[in-house]
Amino acid sequence: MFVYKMCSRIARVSYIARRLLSETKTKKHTVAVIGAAGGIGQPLSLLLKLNPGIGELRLHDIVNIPGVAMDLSHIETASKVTHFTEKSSCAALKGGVDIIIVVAGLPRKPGMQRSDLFKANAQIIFDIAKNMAELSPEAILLIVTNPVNSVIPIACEVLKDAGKLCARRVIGVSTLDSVRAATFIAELTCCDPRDVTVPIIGGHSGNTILPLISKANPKVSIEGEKLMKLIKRIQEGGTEVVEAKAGKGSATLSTAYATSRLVFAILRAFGGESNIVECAYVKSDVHPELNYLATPLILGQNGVEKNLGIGKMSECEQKLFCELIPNLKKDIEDGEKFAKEALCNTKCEK
Ligand SMILES: NC(=O)c1ccc[n+]([C@@H]2O[C@H](COP(=O)([O-])OP(=O)(O)OC[C@H]3O[C@@H](n4cnc5c(N)ncnc54)[C@H](O)[C@@H]3O)[C@@H](O)[C@H]2O)c1
Ligand SMILES: O=C(O)C[C@H](O)C(=O)O
Repeated sequence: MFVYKMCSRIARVSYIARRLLSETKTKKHTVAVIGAAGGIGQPLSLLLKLNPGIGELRLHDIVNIPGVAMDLSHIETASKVTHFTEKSSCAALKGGVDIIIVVAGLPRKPGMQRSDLFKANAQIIFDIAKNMAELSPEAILLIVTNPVNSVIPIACEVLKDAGKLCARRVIGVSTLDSVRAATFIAELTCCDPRDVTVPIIGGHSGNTILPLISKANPKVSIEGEKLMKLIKRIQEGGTEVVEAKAGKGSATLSTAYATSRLVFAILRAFGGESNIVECAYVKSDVHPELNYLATPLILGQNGVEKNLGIGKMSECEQKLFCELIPNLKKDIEDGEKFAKEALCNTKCEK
């Protein structure tokens, strides 16, 4: 009788555990895309609509969003598509969302640097971060909008001011650099790009993008001028696309793919999968001079679970890293300065 009771208890506990586990695994998440009608926003929303881990897809833009949402809503996947047309992102963030993806803002034209977008895009990020602090402070914030190097510090300053900063949940999307690095290396080594991983550190602009080819997996033996050309091509991949599009915007399709790769990695981490590594640009204490830095990160249920840091670099990479520090520092300072002034102005207006 005792053995029978024990067995039935164990069976019941294991049934509950399995149910809980399967509920966590299949939990549906709410994802908001801000700037969803744009060049990146539309293909990104399409990719998100196909992910069964998303229960509600909230689409916000200041133009053209009802049509985009209607179009997507006809796809026979379970996620619900809702849309928000107001100028502010408030309604889209109300009630708490799990992941906010920001693709709102101007893209580059030929001849521009990403930092030239600062003036147009800084205020957009400032406003969204304010709304997030008030309405969805627990969300993971992914910012794609450029200049990533400066707008992540803006978002962090705004959230900090509101007492809502959880730095492991604020992520600058630099996944496209990893995607490009794998593609360009595979072109040179004639392998499948999906088998290639390369840590990308620094930031997401010009020489601040530093691919650590010495740590590529599988190992590659590219040296000398060929190596420098490869690094330059990864750093200037965005410009390659801007020039090819000749004034009609920057990378949209590859960015949508790269962003969805990061979002899906986070959803897998939400589901309990461990050891998911992606490189991204985050608030960081890895280097004494740079309080924001892209490095490989382990993703977990709360965003960044562990920062894997830089590790050992080759001599050439160390030199390139030293060269990027002043540029990245300046980008970070621009963002912090803007946020502090804008916060001060908002308080004075009240
Ligand atoms: N991090 C990366 O890897 C990466 C890659 C490519 C592009 N980008 C950046 O992403 C941003 C978007 O690029 P895109 O090609 O999609 O541009 P886009 O002009 O095609 O789309 C931007 C969208 O944002 C909307 N928008 C503008 N202000 C808004 C606001 N306040 N609230 C909501 N929506 C707003 C616009 O109406 C537009 O639909 C640019 O800043 C670009 O530089 C980043
Ligand atoms: O280059 C740009 O302006 C867009 C983006 O940052 C990219 O890397 O393609």
